[in-house]
Amino acid sequence: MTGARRSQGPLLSFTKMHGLGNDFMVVDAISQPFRLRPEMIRKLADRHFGVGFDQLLVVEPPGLPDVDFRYRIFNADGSEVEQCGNGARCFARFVRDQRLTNRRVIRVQTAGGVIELRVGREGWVTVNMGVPELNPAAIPFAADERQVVYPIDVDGQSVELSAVSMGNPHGVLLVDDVDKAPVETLGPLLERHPRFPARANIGFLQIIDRGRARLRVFERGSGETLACGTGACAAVVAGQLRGLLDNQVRITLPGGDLVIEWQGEGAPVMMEGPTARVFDGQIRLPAEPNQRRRNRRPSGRQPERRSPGNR
Ligand SMILES: N[C@H](CCC[C@H](N)C(=O)O)C(=O)O
Repeated sequence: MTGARRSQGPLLSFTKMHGLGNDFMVVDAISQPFRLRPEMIRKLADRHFGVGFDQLLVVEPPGLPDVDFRYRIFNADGSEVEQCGNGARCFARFVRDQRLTNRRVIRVQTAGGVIELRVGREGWVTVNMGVPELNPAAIPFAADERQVVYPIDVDGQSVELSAVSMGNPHGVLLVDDVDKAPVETLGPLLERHPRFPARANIGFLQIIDRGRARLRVFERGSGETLACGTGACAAVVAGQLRGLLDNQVRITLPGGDLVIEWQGEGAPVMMEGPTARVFDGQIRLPAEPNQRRRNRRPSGRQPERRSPGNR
């Protein structure tokens, strides 16, 4: 490995992006396959010692017919997750900017299912986020039967929340004022509540009128973020099921606005919002243990580099 100390791994190129301040490290693993373990993802996510991000987004070749890419999502804590709404928009912009596709309608395979992205003007992207899942067992959320609102005991009190999956699990609580919502206290307690066996993203929803709402989200695996796309979708579903919101809603998050549309049960949730590229960068990964051994050999074969998926 020319130029690198023997104990060092490959240089990894990435692009830093965000959707309303929900920020991402986006990596093309098609042209640079690599392997990342959870502890390395956590180091890269660190805002002082690493790149710093809410989620790592990995672009891989499609694993299914009739889709254009596979898109993998890792939270800052290294956990792999099923879906990321803001990330999906940034993904669509990235693959076009990198000339990995020239399509404006892109079908993408995620761990939570196949989604369709439509690239508009000035970096705006519309995403068909799929049909929300409301059956508790599939969310997953522990409950005897499906309800619009579930009482749940947390921190010595009983609160009412809705449970929705957008491919990833969400709990949604109504609050009078998001600025005074107990995000720091109830967010982490509900994220890890035993009734959410896969943990959950927790949304605090303030209804303004039938077409507008404010939302803060304590995200599973990343803490409170400036915006959460799947959280905005889950909040509109919860608000409609409670009879408080119309089909099209402007959701205002700390990082900005998303437009969410849902025509009701059985229909997909549509999300529209902006994307932004911040900078391109490179970071040198530490050598894999077995790579260190190969590096020590005078004429070692270049180590095989594979994306995180090929564990
Ligand atoms: N923290 C989420 C993944 C990222 C979702 C969020 N960034 C979005 O825009 O949907 C989870 O563990 O399910």
